[in-house]
Amino acid sequence: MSVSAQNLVWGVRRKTIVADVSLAVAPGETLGLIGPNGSGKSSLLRLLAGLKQPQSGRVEILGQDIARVPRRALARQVAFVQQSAATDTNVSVRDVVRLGRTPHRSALSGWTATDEAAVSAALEQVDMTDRRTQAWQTLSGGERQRVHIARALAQSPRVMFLDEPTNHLDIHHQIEILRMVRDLDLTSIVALHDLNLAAMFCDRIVVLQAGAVVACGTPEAVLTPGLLREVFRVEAEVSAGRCPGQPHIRFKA
Ligand SMILES: Nc1ncnc2c1ncn2[C@@H]1O[C@H](COP(=O)(O)OP(=O)(O)OP(=O)(O)O)[C@@H](O)[C@H]1O
Repeated sequence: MSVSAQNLVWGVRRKTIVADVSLAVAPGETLGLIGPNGSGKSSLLRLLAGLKQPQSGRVEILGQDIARVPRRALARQVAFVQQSAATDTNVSVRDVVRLGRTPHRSALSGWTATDEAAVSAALEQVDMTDRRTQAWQTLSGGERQRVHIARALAQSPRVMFLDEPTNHLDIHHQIEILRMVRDLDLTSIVALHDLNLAAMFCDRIVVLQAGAVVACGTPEAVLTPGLLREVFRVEAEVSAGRCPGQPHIRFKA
C-alpha cells in the first residue's frame, strides 16, 4: 500500500475529532475524502501526511511508519496542498513554485537542471507558465490555488494530499486540476466538497461523519440516495453518469 492508517484517533480536550480511522490507499490510486463541514477531513489529511501526531494509531507511507521518518525525507515523498495556504507576499509565481524543490536540495548543491525542469513542468501542468514572473500578491484566488498546486508538483512527490484543491477555481480549472491529479503517476488523497467531482475523478471515496468512516468504496457503491440523506442531509437522485462507474447526483430543491 502507498498509504495506510490504522486506528487513528485525534482530538482536542474532551472532543474526539478523528475517531478510530483505518484506511488503505493503493499505489496510483486517487482517494476522495468527503463529509459535511466539520466532519474531520482536514484533520485526517493532516494526520495522514504527518503534519499532526495522532493520540493513538499509526500511519505508514510507502511501507514506513511516518512517526519514524525524518521530516526532510518525508517531504521528498509527500506533498500537501492546504486550503488557502498563505505565502510571503513579496515573491514571484516562479519563486513560490521553486520552494517545492527545497526538500531535494542540499546546502552544497546549487540549483540544478532537474530542479528547473520540475518547476517548468509544474507551472505548465497548472497552466501558469505565462504568469511565472508575476508577483504572487497580484494573483486572483484561483491563480494562487493553482500556484500552490504547482509548488506541490515541483516537489516530485510520490504521495499527494490535497485539502479542497478546487476552492476558488472556476469550473474549467476544477476539472483540469482534478483530471491532472487523477492522471498523475502518484497516489493522491483529496478532500472534496463537490460530490459530482468526487464521483468523476476518484477511484474510491471515503465518507467521514463526526470523525468516523461511515462508508468506503467506489463512487457507485458509496454515493447512494440513502447515504446522501443520512450523512449530508440532502434529498437527491443518483443516476448512471456518462462514464461507467461515475454516478451523477441531482440534488432536489
Ligand atoms: N485545533 C483544534 N482545536 C479545536 N477544534 C478543532 C481543531 N482542529 C479542528 N477542530 C474542530 O474539529 C472539527 C473538524 O474540523 P476539520 O477542519 O477537520 O473538518 P473538515 O471536515 O475539514 O471541515 P470543512 O468541510 O468545514 O473544511 C471541527 O469542528 C473543528 O472546529
